[in-house]
Amino acid sequence: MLLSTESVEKRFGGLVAVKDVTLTVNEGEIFGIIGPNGAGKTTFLNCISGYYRPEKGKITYQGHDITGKSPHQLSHMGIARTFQIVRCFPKLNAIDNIRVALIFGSGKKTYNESLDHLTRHYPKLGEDRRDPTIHQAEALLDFVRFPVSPKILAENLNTMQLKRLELARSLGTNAKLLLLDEVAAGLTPAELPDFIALVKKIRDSGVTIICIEHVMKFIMDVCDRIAVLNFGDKIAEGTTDEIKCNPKVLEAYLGEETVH
Ligand SMILES: Nc1ncnc2c1ncn2[C@@H]1O[C@H](COP(=O)(O)OP(=O)(O)OP(=O)(O)O)[C@@H](O)[C@H]1O
Repeated sequence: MLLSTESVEKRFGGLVAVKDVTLTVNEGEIFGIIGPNGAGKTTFLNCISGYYRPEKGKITYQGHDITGKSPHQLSHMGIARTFQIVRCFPKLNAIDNIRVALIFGSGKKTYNESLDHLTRHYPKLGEDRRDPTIHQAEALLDFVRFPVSPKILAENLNTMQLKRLELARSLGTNAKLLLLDEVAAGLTPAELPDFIALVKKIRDSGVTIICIEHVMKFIMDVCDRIAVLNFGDKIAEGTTDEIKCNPKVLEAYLGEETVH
């Protein structure tokens, strides 16, 4: 087991967004979290990644109680999170975006501090090919099969390119557990198979993955196991095949959705 949550609860005023959620994620698996809009998926992911502190419950990662730790503390413990709207430095090129992540991964407190460090202390792309962060960033871009020049500013990338860049950045922080927030959203059906292959390749490289997602083809293709939330409750947990025919899940969520 890599991560477990025990009776995790998160409230917003009177609203209980996540209720008593207990689950375990095993090392090396791709674990999906699905459910209707407002079910509590993002809130739950935010509890795991340190953006929210749960009011109740406990989160354990690699045997350590991580409940209430900050995102940057968790990031240095190997937990990385992507966002549905990709967050990168728009005025930096792809390679420098990854170099910032590499510098952050090597111990800086925040991404902004890492950016400052890159600007002050590291050679610019093209100035000094011996700088190891350039080589590492190039290798990560190769790994995610980044399809355009690494010198393109992030603000000029399309959704699919940005998502690949974000995955490379997450890997640059030396992630052992990657939390993907609707990573397939905005991709065209033609782009999906390659992206699914990439997520599996990341898992095969030794990174455990938790993803929340509405794109059913993605979920059913990549996940080993799935938990289903509904109004903050976990109503089911199981393999993709078990979830596809679980009556509670069909009633609450999958109903009319195409799951094949
Ligand atoms: N910051 C917040 N303040 C108040 N209520 C919130 C906040 N964030 C989420 N909620 C509420 O908590 C509940 C769970 O929301 P959450 O975004 O976690 O659901 P979700 O399953 O991720 O939904 P979606 O699939 O639409 O992204 C919803 O009722 C939502 O309105």
